[in-house]
Amino acid sequence: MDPIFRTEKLSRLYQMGEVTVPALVDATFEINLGELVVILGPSGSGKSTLLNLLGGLDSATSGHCYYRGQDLSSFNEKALTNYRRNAVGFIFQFYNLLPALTVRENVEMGATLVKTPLDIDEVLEHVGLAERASHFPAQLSGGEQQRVAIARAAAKNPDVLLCDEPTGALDLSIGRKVLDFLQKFNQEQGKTVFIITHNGAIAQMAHRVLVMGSGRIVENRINAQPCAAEEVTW
Ligand SMILES: Nc1ncnc2c1ncn2[C@@H]1O[C@H](COP(=O)(O)OP(=O)(O)OP(=O)(O)O)[C@@H](O)[C@H]1O
Repeated sequence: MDPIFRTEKLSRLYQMGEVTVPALVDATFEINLGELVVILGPSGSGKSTLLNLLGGLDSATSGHCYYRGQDLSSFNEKALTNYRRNAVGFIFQFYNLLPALTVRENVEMGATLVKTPLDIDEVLEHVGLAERASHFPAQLSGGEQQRVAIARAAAKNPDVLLCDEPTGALDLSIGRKVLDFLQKFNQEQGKTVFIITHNGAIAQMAHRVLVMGSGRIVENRINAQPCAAEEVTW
């Protein structure tokens, strides 16, 4: 299988006055097309920094990140905007929904940016929000808002979905529904999905698990038999 991402000593240092914070140090790995990757690690270990670099939201201070063989650090602003718009979808910890737009309009926001979006009604159906399409974010629970954010990212039909703590605030049953949607998006549409989590149990459903510690990848393991999202327990 071809790697969709290949990194070489990818590093991101933050200069805070006199102090240098090594948020990501020498990360070297390959991710194959269609993998579901879970990124584990304690708070401050560099997980979001890595996701932001993969998504072209931030740039490395040294090293390389190749997407389908192209070095993201060689992209100009226009190419990066194009990459962020078409190739990747983000799901952030805080849902970033627009409060004045309905559920449907929030999801449409993602889809209107691209040439080959998924059908909005089908996506809303998939995340169990078809009945709530005309409601506003403030009328929804945290879990429902999270599913709107997921629908918005998925509706763009990106090759890569980058999810930062998608189940963080959710209870087991809603969390599993979210994971099930992400697993289906991965398996049925062949998309590459990254999930950052503090919850080690979620690693059971991954093809690959990256474990981070102090800005480094301390473990990169393949899971021979990923389980179904509905079997994940916490
Ligand atoms: N913009 C920034 N300026 C300075 N330091 C930063 C910045 N962003 C992140 N860091 C630092 O880089 C390190 C890694 O942060 P990062 O957010 O990637 O960790 P994380 O593993 O995602 O943490 P969490 O699980 O708490 O979200 C931390 O020490 C953090 O304080």
